[in-house]
Amino acid sequence: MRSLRALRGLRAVTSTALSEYAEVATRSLTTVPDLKSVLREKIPEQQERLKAIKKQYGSKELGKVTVDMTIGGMRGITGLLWETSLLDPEEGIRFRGYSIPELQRMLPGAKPGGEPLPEGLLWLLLTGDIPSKEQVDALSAELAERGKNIPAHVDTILTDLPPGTHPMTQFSIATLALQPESRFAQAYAKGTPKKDYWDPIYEDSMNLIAKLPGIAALIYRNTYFGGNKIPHNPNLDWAANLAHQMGHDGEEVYELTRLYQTIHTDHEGGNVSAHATHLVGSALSDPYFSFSAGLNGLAGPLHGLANQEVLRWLFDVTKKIGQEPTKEEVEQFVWDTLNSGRVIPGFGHAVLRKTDPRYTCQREFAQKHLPDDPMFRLVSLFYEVVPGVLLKQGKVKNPWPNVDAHSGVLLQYYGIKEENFYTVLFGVSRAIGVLSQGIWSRALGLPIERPKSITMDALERKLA
Ligand SMILES: CC(=O)SCCNC(=O)CCNC(=O)[C@H](O)C(C)(C)COP(=O)(O)OP(=O)(O)OC[C@H]1O[C@@H](n2cnc3c(N)ncnc32)[C@H](O)[C@@H]1OP(=O)(O)O
Ligand SMILES: O=C([O-])CC(=O)C(=O)O
Repeated sequence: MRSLRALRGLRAVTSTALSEYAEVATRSLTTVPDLKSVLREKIPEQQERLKAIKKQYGSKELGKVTVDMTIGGMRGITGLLWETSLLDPEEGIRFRGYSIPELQRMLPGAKPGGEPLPEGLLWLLLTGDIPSKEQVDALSAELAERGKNIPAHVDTILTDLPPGTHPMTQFSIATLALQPESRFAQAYAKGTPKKDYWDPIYEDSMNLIAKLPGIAALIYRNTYFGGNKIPHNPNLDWAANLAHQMGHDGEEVYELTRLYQTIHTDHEGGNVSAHATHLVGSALSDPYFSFSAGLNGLAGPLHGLANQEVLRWLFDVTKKIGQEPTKEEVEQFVWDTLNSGRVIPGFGHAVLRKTDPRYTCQREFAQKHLPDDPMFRLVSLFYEVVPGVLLKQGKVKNPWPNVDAHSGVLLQYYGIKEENFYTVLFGVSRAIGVLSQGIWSRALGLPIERPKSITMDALERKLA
């Protein structure tokens, strides 16, 4: 039933009786229209739609820009077109209109009722359709094939870096080291016309996404296991292959990896990693350049690196006041952190004004699989205490936890203890969102990004 509903969304199927199609699809994977074919069919319609929006609404206002907004990191300015997801401050993220709980029900899992396979989310972000299990399995197989070999020079470059190089530095460098493979750079150099850009951008994006589990595992095994590598397993799905090549096997850790890799993919267009990828891509830098730029932004402690910071902070608590602190001790610890001029990692958000649904679904995973874990209990205690303290302090616009407040504790439980590595896992997932949008940005022919800036002198002259 689920696969029939999903197939219904495919334009390629419209001329074929659904029951007949479903039967053929279950007989042979090769008859399922592949992701690129489905996407190719959708592009002209969306190009026309954008043209019509420009024609009809091009001169309408979306809001005003105040000096506070200009000084305050452009907060509240709607200045980007981003198709793959939309963030509601109260409700949280929706991917192509679907909330996380909806996707946990609707996207195919490795087994019925399991966590969504990130390949399914990739399909959804690119096409707007919920894929069938057959389509997801075919995409898994395609990614496994595209990702099975990491060029040897990437390992050489990484192992030549000084010991102690942060895994995010390695990740950004490894991504750039793949850039010579760019099909888009080659196609552009040959004079490919603008209308065809999306095709080599698609190829680069899929090749890069496919290779990321191998790259991340390479960094992990080089950094923490003396370079003792574990080969790619062509029979595993994309996320399970990531855990497997890192050396963490078992159905539960695979399920966590599938969930983690699904929920971190996309958070509309204005967050630092998405915006950086989009900005650099708008200059027609290829996906390797643009995603590497996004990773450099994700590596900041106010953005993706906060998951590493949360873990360190939790360890700090346990070192100072033990594994089972009281509410009062935690409250004091939070005040001490604030009074020392630091932020509480994992809390607050630039747009969200409620608990992040990505936090909630990780909490539900923990309640199901590790309800008695002491670190989970500690995280839950912080959930009870921190918002009240932040509200009392009166500075933050959102006192609630974000995605980064929870992820590290789950990873710790399954033996992924190296917190410096956590942002790499975030980055692997983020590729799915930002590169999907990158394909659409080129398909829609979006222009180079170039907002206007202003000096204080000019501001005073203009407004005095
Ligand atoms: C995947 C992600 O990127 S999710 C975010 C991950 N980052 C973190 O968890 C780091 C902690 N959180 C923060 O630093 C912030 O909440 C951010 C960066 C996420 C958002 O920043 P903003 O949009 O500027 O938040 P907001 O408007 O609420 O900030 C107002 C004030 O409260 C402070 N504040 C915001 N969050 C916190 C926090 N968690 N702890 C202490 N102070 C905070 C800000 O630093 C700012 O102080 P200032 O006026 O002295 O400059
Ligand atoms: O939306 C943001 O600014 C930060 C965030 O949660 C993300 O990028 O996942």
